[in-house]
Amino acid sequence: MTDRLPHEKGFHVSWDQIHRDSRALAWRLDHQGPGEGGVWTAVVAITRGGMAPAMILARELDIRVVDTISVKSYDHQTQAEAHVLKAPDAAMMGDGTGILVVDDLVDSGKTLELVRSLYPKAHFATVYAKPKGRPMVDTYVTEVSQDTWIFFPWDMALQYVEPYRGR
Ligand SMILES: O=P(O)(O)OC[C@H]1O[C@H](OP(=O)(O)OP(=O)(O)O)[C@H](O)[C@@H]1O
Ligand code: HPA
Ligand SMILES: [Mg+2]
Repeated sequence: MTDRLPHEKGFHVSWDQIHRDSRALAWRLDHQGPGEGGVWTAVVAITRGGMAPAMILARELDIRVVDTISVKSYDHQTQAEAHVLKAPDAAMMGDGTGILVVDDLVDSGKTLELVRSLYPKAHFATVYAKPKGRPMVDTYVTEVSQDTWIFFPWDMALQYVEPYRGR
């Protein structure tokens, strides 16, 4: 269909769902780090969408060192050039070895491409992935089609809808 807005093919994710999926992501990453016993040094959330998954992941994997990188690539649903607004601690990051970089999703892959270029040895994890961006992510949980818009619970609210026969 060509007369459909991007958000009309929607994948609506509840708080419960993102919690479960973020936990599943954490379990996949357990003991996979380069440190002794497969530990990870730190979690770095790509703000803002990566912060909720990163918190859940850090809790599951018992990682207390959490930092952020702020990358902005979209105005609403329109993509612009990705740029870094705030970098994580440089001494902690190094080349990224042992660092888990977490985001809610990878779409075109532009955001992760930028972060990867800065920290090539980091491990990149997202909860959801679209096919175009998949080569940029090392570990993810669920794939959705490229023409699906993922709606996260922090962008939604419960609201009244007309009954089907009332329209
Ligand atoms: O793979 P890409 O095409 O780069 O898109 C994915 C990125 O876009 C969204 O963030 P956004 O820049 O909208 O900022 P936000 O997390 O603050 O909402 C999303 O949270 C990812 O970080
Ligand atoms: O499908 C999406 N949903 C929410 N934010 C996004 N940023 C890029 N793609 C998406
Ligand atoms: Mg984001």
